[in-house]
Formats: sequence, C-alpha cells, structure tokens
Amino acid sequence: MLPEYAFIGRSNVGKSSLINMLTSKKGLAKTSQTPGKTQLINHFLINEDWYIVDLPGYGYAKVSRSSREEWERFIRYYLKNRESLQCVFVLVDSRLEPQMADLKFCSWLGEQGIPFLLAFTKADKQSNFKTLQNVEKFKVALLDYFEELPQIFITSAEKRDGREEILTAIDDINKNFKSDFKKKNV
Ligand SMILES: Nc1nc2c(ncn2[C@@H]2O[C@H](COP(=O)(O)OP(=O)(O)OP(=O)(O)O)[C@@H](O)[C@H]2O)c(=O)[nH]1
Ligand SMILES: [Mg+2]
Repeated sequence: MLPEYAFIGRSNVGKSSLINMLTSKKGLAKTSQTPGKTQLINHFLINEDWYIVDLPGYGYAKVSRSSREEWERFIRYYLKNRESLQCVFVLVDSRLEPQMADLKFCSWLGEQGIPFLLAFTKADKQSNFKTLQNVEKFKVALLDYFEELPQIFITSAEKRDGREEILTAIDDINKNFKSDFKKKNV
C-alpha cells in the first residue's frame, strides 16, 4: 500500500495545475479554463513511492444537481474510507475573500478527523499584500471552527511557487508512513 494525498477544492481553483507543477510533468493532470474539467478520481503515481489524487471540484454548478450530489457523496465516502489517504490538500483561491463552501468543507474534514493542509492557489494573479490579506482573513474565519490552524502553503502553478514546501511536507509524512509500515512487517 502506498501513501496517498488528495487534492481537492472548488472547481477551477487550480488543482490540476498545481499537481502538474508539483510533478513537473506538464499535461499529466488535464487543466482547463472551463470549470468541471476533472470529473473522475484520477490517481497519479509519483516516484513509485506515493500517489497524488486529483478530485473533481466541489460546488461546480453546471452539472445537474443530482449528479453533483452523487459525486459529493462519492468523494466524501472516498475521503472517509480510504486507508492509504495520509491527508487532504484543500486548495483555496488566493484572490478571493473566504468562501463558505471552502470553510464548510474544512469544517467537515475536521468533524471526520481527516487531516488536511491548505494550499492557496494563483498567488501570481495579484500583489503579495492582497494574497496575504486573503490568507489572513481565511485563517480568522477558520478559527471559528478550529482551535489550531493547519499548515498553510501559498502557491502559484504559473511561477512554481510553493513547490519545495509542499514536496517537503509530503516527504516528511511519507517517512512516518514507511516506518509504520515496516514495523507491521517485522
Ligand atoms: N495565473 C495562474 N493561473 C492558474 C494557476 N493555477 C491554475 N490556473 C489557471 O486556472 C484555470 C483552472 O485550472 P485547473 O488546474 O484546470 O483547475 P481545476 O481546479 O483542476 O479545475 P476543475 O478540474 O475543473 O475542477 C486554468 O486556466 C489554469 O491555467 C496559477 O497558479 N496561476
Ligand atoms: Mg482539474
């Protein structure tokens, strides 16, 4: 069993772009200007060591309500039951003020005891000041739901910002995963 990391966020937030940036393989995860491009759970094996999972965006309004609800049920089922899932990267658009859909999703992860990290996307689209302002507002809003804040990354797929930080965080979690795994086999 290999450790798995799920990337999720609202439609068009830049999940597939961030995955491509992290893996350095352009075109590995399909990106698009049309929200809703990713409609399946896509697994990408990285270094034969761990998986990234590209999930379809939540809150995508253009598919029918029933198929959206079905997908959301499926994603929630996957997140709750996937044994190899180490943590979830919740992607948040750094250009926006805190969005209810994102906060609710984080709160749901918290209720389920699913560990998550936050990655703010598209930081190249505005000034650093504006990005940090939105990140700060999001933190304040999260504190309504959590006593402690998760680890936060500020990223740009365009400029490849945040790449080392995220890969280092994944590496650290992988190390623990491997030692646990070994213990069980001795
Ligand atoms: N400038 C800039 N554009 C970005 C960045 N990340 C994504 N984009 C653009 O945003 C759009 C959506 O990106 P995707 O990676 O397809 O988003 P997604 O979250 O996978 O979308 P769905 O699969 O539809 O849910 C594309 O036009 C990307 O080029 C970024 O860091 N900077
Ligand atoms: Mg996508």
